[in-house]
Amino acid sequence: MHTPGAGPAVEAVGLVKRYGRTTALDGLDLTVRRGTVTAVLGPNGAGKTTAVESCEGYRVPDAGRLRVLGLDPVAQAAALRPRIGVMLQRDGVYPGVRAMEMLRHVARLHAHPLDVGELAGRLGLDGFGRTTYRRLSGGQRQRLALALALVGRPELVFLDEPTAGLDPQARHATWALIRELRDDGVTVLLTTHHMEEAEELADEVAIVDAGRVIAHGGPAELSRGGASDVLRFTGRPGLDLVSLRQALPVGSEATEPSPGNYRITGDVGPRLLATVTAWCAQHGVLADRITTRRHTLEDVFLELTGKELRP
Ligand SMILES: Nc1ncnc2c1ncn2[C@@H]1O[C@H](COP(=O)(O)OP(=O)(O)OP(=O)(O)O)[C@@H](O)[C@H]1O
Repeated sequence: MHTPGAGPAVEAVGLVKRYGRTTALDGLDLTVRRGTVTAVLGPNGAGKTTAVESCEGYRVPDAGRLRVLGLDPVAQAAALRPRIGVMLQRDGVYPGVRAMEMLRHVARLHAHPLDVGELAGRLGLDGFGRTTYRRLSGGQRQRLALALALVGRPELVFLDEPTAGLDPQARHATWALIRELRDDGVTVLLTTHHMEEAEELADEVAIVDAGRVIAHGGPAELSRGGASDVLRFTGRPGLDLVSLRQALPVGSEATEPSPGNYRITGDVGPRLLATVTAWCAQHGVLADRITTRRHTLEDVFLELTGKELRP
């Protein structure tokens, strides 16, 4: 169990990073609380990797203030490196090395590594432990990269798209491992393109677009913001909407977007559904095809960035 230190795990204020005429980070503000899982979501080219690699000390911001576990990731890299785990998208592994050799080697570099055999079992590395890196499949490399990031028992782990390219079984094993890390007091900062991953894992979500954090909060809190949930039903055209609206809870709205199709927005839950069906019963309306749709994190992402997440 890690004892949470003082202050946030990551504190970025007004980070700017330019590559020639491209502004990758444009005043990015991000705070990651210790002992939480924070997911950074954003469309391609939004600046996620640049932000994470700046935290790891691999890129140097042009402006702004950045502290990771209270340290400057570039000026105090020697003190920071042993305390963080890094999973890079592209890997700097010698192609002739065998998977388990690599893992054992990295474990030896740390003072208190995890049990290599157990970690390998958890991530399903056993089946390809003697395979050289160059012969590993994309998903196997991904699992090895995750193991390499975790084996040193870091206080803070950066996971860049940790489940990209993994089959569903490996993805669920990875999620379980990340939850255990968090329960053990480890702070996790991950990037993802998968809304489901953010909703499953994250205590906090930061949506990045064009080099800035444009929304930050718990997944449920973010999903509640913006557009409303929707309840739809069909019935005979021309129902008395004034009367229906009077029956609905405050903050709900009823419309008939096309004849016989009704749309109710608001806090869609059992109470609203009961109100609508009771109103229909009182007015002799046989409501048909009743559907409810909760507003999801994906809707928020789409509204804010104008782009779809990857399925
Ligand atoms: N080394 C570099 N040299 C020049 N431009 C770069 C470099 N690294 C990133 N960029 C540019 O900076 C912007 C942000 O890139 P970054 O890789 O941080 O985005 P990302 O959100 O991680 O994207 P993706 O989801 O595609 O991985 C992009 O426009 C990218 O082309």
